[in-house]
Amino acid sequence: MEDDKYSLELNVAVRVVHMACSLCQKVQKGLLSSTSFVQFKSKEDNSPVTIADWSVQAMVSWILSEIFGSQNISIVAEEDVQTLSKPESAGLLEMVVNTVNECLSEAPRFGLKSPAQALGPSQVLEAIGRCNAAGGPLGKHWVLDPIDGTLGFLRGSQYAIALALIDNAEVVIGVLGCPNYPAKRNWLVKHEQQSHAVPELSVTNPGIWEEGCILYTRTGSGEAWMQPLVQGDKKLVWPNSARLVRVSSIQDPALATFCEPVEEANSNHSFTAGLAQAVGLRKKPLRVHSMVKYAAIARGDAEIFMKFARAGYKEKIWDHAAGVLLVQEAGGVVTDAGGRPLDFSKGMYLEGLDRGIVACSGVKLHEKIIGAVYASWDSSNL
Ligand SMILES: Nc1ncnc2c1ncn2[C@@H]1O[C@H](COP(=O)(O)OS(=O)(=O)O)[C@@H](OP(=O)(O)O)[C@H]1O
Ligand SMILES: [Mg+2]
Repeated sequence: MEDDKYSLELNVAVRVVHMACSLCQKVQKGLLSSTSFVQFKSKEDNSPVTIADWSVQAMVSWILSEIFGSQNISIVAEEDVQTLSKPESAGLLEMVVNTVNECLSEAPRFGLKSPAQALGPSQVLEAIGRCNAAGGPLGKHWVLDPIDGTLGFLRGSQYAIALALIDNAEVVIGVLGCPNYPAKRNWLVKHEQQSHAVPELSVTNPGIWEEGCILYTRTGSGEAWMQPLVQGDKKLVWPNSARLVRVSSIQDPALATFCEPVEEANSNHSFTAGLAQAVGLRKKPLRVHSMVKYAAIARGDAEIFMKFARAGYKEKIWDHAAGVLLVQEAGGVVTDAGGRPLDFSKGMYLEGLDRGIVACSGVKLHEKIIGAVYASWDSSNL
């Protein structure tokens, strides 16, 4: 691949994810210091959505459209515009518009351009609504999860901003913003081990997770990079102390750490406990919200990520695209539970996914897990 292929896209994607992280940190501080619940609603599937989800989607959509042209661009993203367009949501919409404008006014700090005038409500709704592309096998599609792990975001815990570019069904760029995941080596594992002693992010202890990180990669590069977030009013000066990250070299299951979703509703914890026992994993699972689990594998903080959703649940491409490429380019392996690559060619869902998702730091661990799935599936109730 030519060295500069997708380099403009990657550069813009990293900058806009930095902006999104800054936006989310501000909203999260507001959420945590307020008893008001007006800032979030429940979606039809009962999952939460906050003003930060809509604001990030509007802001990223506006920036990408300005740079690549709103006519040429296809964006597949999680949030729709229905709830926010209703007359009874006028208050929410106003908060979103203010949040978007506040964030866009800071674009120059991140090397991007602000709008000449503040955006109005209709422009913000249009920017959110423009992200309703269907994806598919042909052409370029941006894939955005404005806040992955919204539950983690509301709990003051881990969440991620995920932006990927798919070109002819191949994920070619992956960027993950992890505002509560410090760049320090092994932070997540240490933190979880001491979690009974370390309070969660709270009004009384707002600084505990202040320094997050951004991970990014390009297909075929064999490299994944990490930058710290830009603190306070500082400017993003490229490459912003970027350093290479790499998957862990641990191959012995007894020493390996495995991650999985926090919520039992999102992944079957007893099935993964059975797999863990079958392959000889000894450590307790590291339960973490959001695609930060993929970041943990790519950074070498953990060796295995497994997710087995209930039968009938269809995984969405925005929950995986950026994380999958990061793990692969950092040296790891990601497949479905049948050992096949994930298929990003079928629109917004990972159609045809076999049972679950298994991401590992290396092929040996991966083979063991897939083998254990085959050995134990028929006796499971899944
Ligand atoms: N029922 C069910 N089964 C499986 N997966 C589901 C389900 N419902 C939701 N989701 C998707 O899971 C995303 C959150 O995944 P996490 O790994 O963060 O889960 S957890 O919060 O740690 O339990 C979450 O992403 P966000 O909505 O962006 O937070 C969902 O897309
Ligand atoms: Mg998500």
